[in-house]
Amino acid sequence: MVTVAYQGEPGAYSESAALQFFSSTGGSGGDGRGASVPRPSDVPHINTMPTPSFTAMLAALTSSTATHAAMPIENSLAGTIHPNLDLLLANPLVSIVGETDFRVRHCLLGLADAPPGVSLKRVHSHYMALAQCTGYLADRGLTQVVAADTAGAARALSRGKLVTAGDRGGVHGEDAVLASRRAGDIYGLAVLDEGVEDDQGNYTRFLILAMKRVDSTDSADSGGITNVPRSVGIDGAVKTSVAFTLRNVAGELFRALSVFAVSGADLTKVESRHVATLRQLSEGANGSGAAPLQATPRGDEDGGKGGDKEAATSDNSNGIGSVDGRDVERRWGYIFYVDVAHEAGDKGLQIALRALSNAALFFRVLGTYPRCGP
Ligand SMILES: O=C(O)C(=O)Cc1ccccc1
Repeated sequence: MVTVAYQGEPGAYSESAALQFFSSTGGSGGDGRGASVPRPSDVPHINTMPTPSFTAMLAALTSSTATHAAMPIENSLAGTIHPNLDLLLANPLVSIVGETDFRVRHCLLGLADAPPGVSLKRVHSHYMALAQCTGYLADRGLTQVVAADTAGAARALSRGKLVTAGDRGGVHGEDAVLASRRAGDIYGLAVLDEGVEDDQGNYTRFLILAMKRVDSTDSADSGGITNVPRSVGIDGAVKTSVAFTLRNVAGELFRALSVFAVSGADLTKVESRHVATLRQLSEGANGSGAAPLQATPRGDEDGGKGGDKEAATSDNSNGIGSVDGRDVERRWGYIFYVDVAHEAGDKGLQIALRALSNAALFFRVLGTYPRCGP
């Protein structure tokens, strides 16, 4: 039995994405394009577990309360969700085991018993949903109100618990939410409009996460560099995600990326991320309780050939935890995230990753997993 934790309430897009991934259409890495959104009853072997935050979601995973987690990582309109990249890095025992592209189709949901004559004033939702419908809302003069998640906003509206609604001082019927049709069904709301996103190619890419297996011995797709989970049964089209930091010397990024060019790898995503944020995470400064930024323990799983590589602490110019007097460099240090599409077992890529891990100050394979789409 699989238990998938997600951020939000029942009916959230993250829950739908988890169901899509583990249903027969999406679980094998299909992109779910055009497929109808499965309901929990369509996927009886899956338990979905709502959690109030991404930190709580990862805690469910690391405490083994959940076997998997579904985490949005980027949206075709709004771009990368950087804090979720940070969380991934701050949890070194968590690995990416899958991905799914989820077509996000927003409904404008309102109270079924809204009195006639009361016109809509405010629309509540997750900030990403609001961002994806900005034009629609602006055209109608509707005020945006940010909520923790789409389904939570739908539930709150249905119970008269929205901050500006019902018994909280607003006029009954002035508030609506952006959420899925499924959330509308669950919370008994009326679908006032459907497909209200500004771009009809609105996809969110979700990562499916699991704990690394302690007995991992086979890092075939990453060249034995780190203890990525044994890629049981994965073959064909896969993706490998890595994170690394480099010395701050001329040409270093060019040289780092050139290993992929030489191996003919197809980079599907390259992100740089400010390191200070990671340092905050590593120090627990955000109160998230996230683990410090550290390498996965180097076991014998890779035969002593590599392992995650911790950033140096006192003599590097990159920045994670560097010494006093190097503050400027430290402030502007960056971590790079790269996704590579390749065939499972690609020897050229293994060589490339090994070269990169040797050059990098910090290097971690975040996972090798069946790829969604071409
Ligand atoms: O709030 C939700 O339902 C989520 O799962 C987050 C989200 C919001 C908008 C688009 C994709 C994911």
